[in-house]
Amino acid sequence: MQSKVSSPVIVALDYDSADTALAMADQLDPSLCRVKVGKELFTAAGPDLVRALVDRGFQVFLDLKFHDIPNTVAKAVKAAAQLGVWMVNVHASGGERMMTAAVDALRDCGDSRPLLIAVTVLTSTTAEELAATGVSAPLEKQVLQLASQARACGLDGVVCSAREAKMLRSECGSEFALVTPGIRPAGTDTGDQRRTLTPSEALEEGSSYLVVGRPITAAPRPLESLKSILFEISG
Ligand SMILES: O=C(O)c1cc(=O)[nH]c(=O)n1[C@@H]1O[C@H](COP(=O)(O)O)[C@@H](O)[C@H]1O
Repeated sequence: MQSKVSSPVIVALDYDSADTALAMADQLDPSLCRVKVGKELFTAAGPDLVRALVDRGFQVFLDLKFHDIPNTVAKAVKAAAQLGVWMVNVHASGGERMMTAAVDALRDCGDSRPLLIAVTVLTSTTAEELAATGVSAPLEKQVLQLASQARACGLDGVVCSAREAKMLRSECGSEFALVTPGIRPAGTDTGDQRRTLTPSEALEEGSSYLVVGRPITAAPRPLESLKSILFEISG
């Protein structure tokens, strides 16, 4: 039975084995956060680990950022839905046909349909790095363009930086989910992230969900770090 979760925090379980991921999950509380399984953990531990987290009562965001031809992505999101995950994502840069195929693939899932969201521009990317890939639009415009396409295709929301949340909230409406990684409580290391905000700033800007990895998982007492983030945002 999955817990009811009012917390906006999604803890990124970026680990290289089921044992380490489950050891961290067992220190957390499914009524205080959701969890995210990304490429490293899924590649190492596979669908059984996702099922184990679901069985522990966690709502799971399966973050595999699918980006492929429409037929392949449609089948991949359908397979994700069959794992019982709460949320799954694709890359918006895969284009409209790919995103529409993903939406269509989930139509017959009924109540077990996961939320489907699209990654816009990764939070580790700077404006200069984006330009170097050949994208001529300014970074914010590119995020807005990709988010607008995702919304038009019927997706439930996007992954973006909290720095773009205010713009997207006003352009895409109150129901559109804005999932924001690159969250860094004041005084914590930014690491490879580039477009960051603190948890309370992110919510003030309009984020729906905060993806937090290392500030919780690398902390000496992860549950205390999670609680201190929840305390910060409740104030
Ligand atoms: O889709 C994601 O979750 C994601 C998108 C993005 O633009 N930036 C980003 O950091 N992420 C993920 O969010 C998590 C952030 O982890 P920390 O930087 O440790 O808080 C990682 O698991 C990333 O894979």
